[in-house]
Amino acid sequence: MVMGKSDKKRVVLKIGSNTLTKETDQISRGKIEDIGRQIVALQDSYEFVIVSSGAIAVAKQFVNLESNGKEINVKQALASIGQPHLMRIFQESFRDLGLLTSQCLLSYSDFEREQSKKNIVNTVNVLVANQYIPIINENDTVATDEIQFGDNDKLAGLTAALLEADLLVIATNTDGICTKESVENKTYQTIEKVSDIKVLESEVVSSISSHGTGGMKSKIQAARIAQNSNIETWIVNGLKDNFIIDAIQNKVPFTQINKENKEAKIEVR
Ligand SMILES: Nc1ncnc2c1ncn2[C@@H]1O[C@H](COP(=O)(O)OP(=O)(O)O)[C@@H](O)[C@H]1O
Ligand SMILES: N[C@@H](CCC(=O)OP(=O)(O)O)C(=O)O
Repeated sequence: MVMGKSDKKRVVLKIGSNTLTKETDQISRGKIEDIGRQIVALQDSYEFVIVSSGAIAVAKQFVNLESNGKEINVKQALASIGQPHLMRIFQESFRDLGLLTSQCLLSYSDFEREQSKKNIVNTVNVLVANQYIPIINENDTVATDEIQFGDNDKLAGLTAALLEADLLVIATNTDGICTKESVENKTYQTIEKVSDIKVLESEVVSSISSHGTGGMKSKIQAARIAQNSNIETWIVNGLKDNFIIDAIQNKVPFTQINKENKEAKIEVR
């Protein structure tokens, strides 16, 4: 096993259940392959750490639920059932593209203890140095913060900060954060560049999508955590094919939250 950090740009990519299911009731292998193909195309200059939700969504494909599955302990059990399936799908799809995968299950409290933080950094650095893509999810058996309150957005923000990422990319089901007015009248105008996160908070609409839990609010929280560690955040539309590369090449609308909070200015497209 090789050790040490490379000079590639480190990207923490957060993929929500909505992106992974393409807003259906099934995990989309096509979407996982789309992500894998982009990682392959970018791997000379970028290294990826993935924060992936989807364990609960996958489990629902295998389990007959008597209730609506909204109780916390049922969600925890579903996450436990779904997680190995989720990893299997990632492993199979990525292996076909020549990519290696590994699993890390973390919880918020791990980010509060110095020793656990060191252990996370050391593990991930060895994995990445050896071309393994760490796939992180919350350890839903021991902690319920994410499935109860937010989604994996905050976990992704904390991960990006801890791993000293160069960029946090949050994939969701809209073209980034849109102006409140445009969401309400369904014309969807993306707020393209922001430095002052407070400006974004007033644009959030209370709705969330079918599988989602945190809505835009938790993505803004994640961006704040990243900005406090001098990391840029992009909120992109993961439902579209090639969404990472298209964002890098500025071919699609997305929201870029600058690493420095210099001015209270927004740009809209
Ligand atoms: N200003 C906004 N711009 C875009 N989407 C918004 C905005 N405010 C709230 N939303 C909602 O946030 C949703 C995305 O969050 P969420 O449902 O948690 O998805 P994910 O599974 O990707 O985390 C959008 O589908 C939309 O309904
Ligand atoms: N850990 C859970 C996260 C649940 C969740 O709702 O997350 P998200 O899809 O990011 O809104 C899972 O894998 O299902």
